[in-house]
Amino acid sequence: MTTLHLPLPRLAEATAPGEPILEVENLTKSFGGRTVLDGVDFTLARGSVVAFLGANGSGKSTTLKCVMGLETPEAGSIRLAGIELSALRGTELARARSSVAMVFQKIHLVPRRTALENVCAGALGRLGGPASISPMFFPRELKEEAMAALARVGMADRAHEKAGRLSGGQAQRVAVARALCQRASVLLADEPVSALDPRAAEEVMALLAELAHEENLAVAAVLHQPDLALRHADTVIGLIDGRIEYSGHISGLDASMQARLYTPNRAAA
Ligand SMILES: Nc1ncnc2c1ncn2[C@@H]1O[C@H](COP(=O)(O)OP(=O)(O)OP(=O)(O)O)[C@@H](O)[C@H]1O
Repeated sequence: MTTLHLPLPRLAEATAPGEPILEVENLTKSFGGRTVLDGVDFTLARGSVVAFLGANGSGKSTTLKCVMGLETPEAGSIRLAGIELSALRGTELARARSSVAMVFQKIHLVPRRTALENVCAGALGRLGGPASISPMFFPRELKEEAMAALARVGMADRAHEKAGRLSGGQAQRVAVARALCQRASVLLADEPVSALDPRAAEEVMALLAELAHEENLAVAAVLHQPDLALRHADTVIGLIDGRIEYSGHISGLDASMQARLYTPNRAAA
């Protein structure tokens, strides 16, 4: 019998919507001497969806990777709930980062594990002991929380299906449920719908927006389709060559802004 105690399932913390949770200032990154992020500033607020748009290579993924610690910026500040991440080390940093979840275009589920087991894995960062070794030892409370998360994304009826047998759209929903089971406050989605057909893409984006608004998550999604951003995002950050060209309400993403963001040879334009 496990002695692990999990709090009651709770998909959102009692924080006011609109409150900034992630504040990024002057993010600067280069690869091989070439600057790919040049002083990027933005804020993510709970209860809203920010779409990151821009042409290939404009720096969208690198921005999210810097926030996740998958890339190290040369300069800049990343504050999560007011805490500067670069000042943290070891378990403190891991704990802070555990409130940020990421979903990717290539959905990282373990195909031979069930949807439920994959969702439970979202909690591994806070579980110790046998549960971190095998799903056999997942505590009952965790499975209940994972089932609640699967129900939240409309996948409860597929809980015991092997992840490898799910469609792309279903698998992405399970990945989102795993982020909920992680109890993340911030969800960074790097091209979450690029591998999905138009209907599944629409559904997954609608789900992300619903979770942002109803569960008080801060969602940032890198998208290649301005239309999806217009339908599901509250604000947009448009990047050109590693600099922010536009940051503001989604209504600013008009035809001329879209043309600017996607114009080839922008430096010459
Ligand atoms: N690990 C790396 N090593 C070298 N260059 C990199 C690396 N990662 C990204 N880059 C370069 O940094 C720039 C920004 O890349 P990034 O992937 O952030 O752009 P993006 O806007 O997400 O592009 P896409 O829409 O094509 O995914 C590109 O020129 C890319 O080639």
